[in-house]
Amino acid sequence: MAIRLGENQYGKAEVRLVHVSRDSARHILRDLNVTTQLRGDFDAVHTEGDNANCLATDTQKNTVYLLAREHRIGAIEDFALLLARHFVDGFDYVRGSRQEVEEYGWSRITTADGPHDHAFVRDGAEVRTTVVTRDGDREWVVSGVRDLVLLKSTGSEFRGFPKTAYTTLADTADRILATSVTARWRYAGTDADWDASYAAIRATILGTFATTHSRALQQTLYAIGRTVLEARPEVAEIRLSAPNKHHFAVDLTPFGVDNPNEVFYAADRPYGLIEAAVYRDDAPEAGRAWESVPGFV
Ligand SMILES: O=c1[nH]c(=O)c2[nH]c(=O)[nH]c2[nH]1
Repeated sequence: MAIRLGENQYGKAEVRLVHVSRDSARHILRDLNVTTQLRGDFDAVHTEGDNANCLATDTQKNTVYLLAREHRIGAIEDFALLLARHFVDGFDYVRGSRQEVEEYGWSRITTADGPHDHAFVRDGAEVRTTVVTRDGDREWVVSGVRDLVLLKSTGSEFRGFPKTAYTTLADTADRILATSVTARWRYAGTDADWDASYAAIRATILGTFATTHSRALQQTLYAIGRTVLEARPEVAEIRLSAPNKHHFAVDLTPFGVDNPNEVFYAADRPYGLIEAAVYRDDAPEAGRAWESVPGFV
């Protein structure tokens, strides 16, 4: 019987890093959560307990803080690429690397005197994400957003679906559409203007959600994917996952009161879960870009 070690990777998960740029009195804050992973010549660590090539996860954690100190932290994509290149180019037993970075947004507090230099308020629940994968000389960048909570109070219907023996849901021509978008998009290259691209894609997601008259969340999701690909040539493909956060109009007729779509019960569970990938025909192949990126079709 032959038993062998399969795919493996290791690193430090969720290194919390807050960086304050103090180049002027107007501080710039970046709040990150970094997960480093190394792939390479690590068989002996697993099979023999030989740690000669085992770059300690503690060292990887320190690397995150030292590269943050030595280099200006710009876009999370640049920081993830910096980390991947540091590990793969710096140690011959490291052949590949996966760097995942999440960014929590902070906005300057505005006082009566205007935007404050060094006081901030956390943005909404949404989190900006990136996963940089390096394999030998090849690199891929998959960025995204998660927990982007959206709601429209009209402009959404759901009707014409099969009415089976088990169907109770009625057709509706006017409902609340609410979701929490998680999107990941793969860039065609590794040198986009990351911050500008993120801002534009986020704005496109919001704009398309708002202006698409929705006949189903599936239709809205595809419209979001299509408009992002149409507007952003640097994006090769986008994958979307969106819970349908149901809002049910409360039946007030037992009280002799009507409810013209004003009073809703916001259900927690269960929720519909709608997922779709949207591709560009001429996109470069995905390679290992989506490896270890869970939760999508
Ligand atoms: O937008 C929707 N898509 C569905 O597939 C679905 N199914 C359901 O019960 N409600 C909805 N809404």
